[in-house]
Amino acid sequence: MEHAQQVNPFDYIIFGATGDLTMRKLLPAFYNKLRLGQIPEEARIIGTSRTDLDKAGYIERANEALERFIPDETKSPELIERFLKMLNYITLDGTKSDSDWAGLHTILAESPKDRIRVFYFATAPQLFGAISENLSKNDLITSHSRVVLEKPIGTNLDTANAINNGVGQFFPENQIYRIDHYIGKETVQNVLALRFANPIINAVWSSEYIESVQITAAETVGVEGRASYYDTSGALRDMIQNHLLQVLCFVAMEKPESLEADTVRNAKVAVLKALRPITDKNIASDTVRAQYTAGTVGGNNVPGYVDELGHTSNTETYAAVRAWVDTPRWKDVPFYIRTAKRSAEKVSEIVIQFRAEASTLFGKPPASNRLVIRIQPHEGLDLRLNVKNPALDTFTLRTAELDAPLLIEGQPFPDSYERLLLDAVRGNPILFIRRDEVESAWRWAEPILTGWSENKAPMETYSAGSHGPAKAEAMLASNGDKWHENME
Ligand SMILES: NC(=O)C1=CN([C@@H]2O[C@H](COP(=O)(O)OP(=O)(O)OC[C@H]3O[C@@H](n4cnc5c(N)ncnc54)[C@H](OP(=O)(O)O)[C@@H]3O)[C@@H](O)[C@H]2O)C=CC1
Ligand SMILES: O=C1O[C@H](COP(=O)(O)O)[C@@H](O)[C@H](O)[C@H]1O
Repeated sequence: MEHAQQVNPFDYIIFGATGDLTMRKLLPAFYNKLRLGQIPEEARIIGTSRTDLDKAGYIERANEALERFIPDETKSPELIERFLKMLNYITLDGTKSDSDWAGLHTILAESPKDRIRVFYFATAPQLFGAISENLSKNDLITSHSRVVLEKPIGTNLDTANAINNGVGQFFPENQIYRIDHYIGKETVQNVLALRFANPIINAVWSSEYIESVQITAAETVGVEGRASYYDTSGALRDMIQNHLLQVLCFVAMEKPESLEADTVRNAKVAVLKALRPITDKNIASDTVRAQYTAGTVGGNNVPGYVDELGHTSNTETYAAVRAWVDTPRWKDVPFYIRTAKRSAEKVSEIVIQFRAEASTLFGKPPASNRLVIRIQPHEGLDLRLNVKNPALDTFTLRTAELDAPLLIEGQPFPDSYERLLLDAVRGNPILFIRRDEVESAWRWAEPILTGWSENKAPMETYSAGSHGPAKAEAMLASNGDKWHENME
């Protein structure tokens, strides 16, 4: 029962409480957990940012955000009122030692000494070290504290190390929770259930039966209001180095011996370390980068990336990589990873392409088996099977799709932040990223970024509203493969 999962009372202190992430994702996620009975009445959420607001002013902003971002079916005025009572706010510049730390101290001192304290850093990551230092200097880090770090953890290995060292001086690794909202998605967590709770899946989960794996995260939106961040990041840093490599880890990891956090994270690190390096020799053939040009998305004409920015740019809005996991299980199985802005459709999915049966009793089958794990939207599974064609008095085959929705009728699917926010309170880091995962991911991704910056793979273009550049099609075609597109 949901109520049984109620967490202990907590104080959540959000740095960046007036920002987009807090308003659009964090507050609605907390609200839903309160609705589900998982948050006790004594719990408090204390927002901080430099914006000069009092408690009432912040509550007003939070109320507007809830009105806007919670779905109508879960909106209840009484519950919103209860939720808003949990909120407090203090104006604070997290990077300045002479800011109002005493004020934060006073608010936190109202709670029992052993109250769980979670600091959530929803600000630019360059500030994380300074905020941690000020928390430490002001004696705000207790043995019951944890810190949640938002992405991106660096733009390369060096900057990631700088951020991790900055925070690590004041918080031990076991108190650091690096969040990746893709692992917060039910459908990504479900990959573990699918693989390790179903012998019929587990038994065929290797190169003996699997020919290739595709991992896609495509979006119809452009860079929206985040151009200044995105143009310094690009698709590989924004989505592949973190979210999609995490998804790949779930698909490719060996079975962990338990669900103990470090056992699972060790299994992920082993995958990241087994990723074959992309070098100058294969960067042009195994990676594709591209920028969208003007086109039509959902019936609307949209400008190209550089027109949206108003200046030229060498930043990719599309990235695709043919990756290899050099373990016996995945020998010779390509993992095709891609992500795009301004794509034809919003879809995140994993496609497991099984090997073809060369010949059956009935001759060559019309298609080989394929499992599509729909991360979003239409969360669910699609399994393509060969079956007998009932229209014919012969053993002629046709294909059929078994469609298993993961949504439960009448039950809203949890947003990706919901479990993660409370797992930090529970002190369960299983779905958070350990430092060595960040480092291994950068060790694989950075040579691609370096090669691209040296023009070792050309910048391609694709029309907004298309599925991506022709070169990405060609990359798969060279293995006899084809991207899975839902719209075809
Ligand atoms: N928005 C999203 O969907 C996602 C965001 N993220 C990450 O979350 C973080 C926040 O993103 P987002 O909310 O979009 O960013 P915003 O720019 O919307 O918000 C930044 C927040 O940080 C506060 N802030 C800035 N400087 C300081 C400071 N010195 N001390 C205290 N607070 C400060 C700002 O308030 P003020 O200026 O008043 O101080 C504001 O509340 C980033 O790391 C981003 O990469 C990750 C995934 C998705
Ligand atoms: O972290 C990010 O993720 C979003 C996509 O998330 P999704 O849950 O909607 O698939 C992406 O738009 C953003 O650029 C990136 O920073």
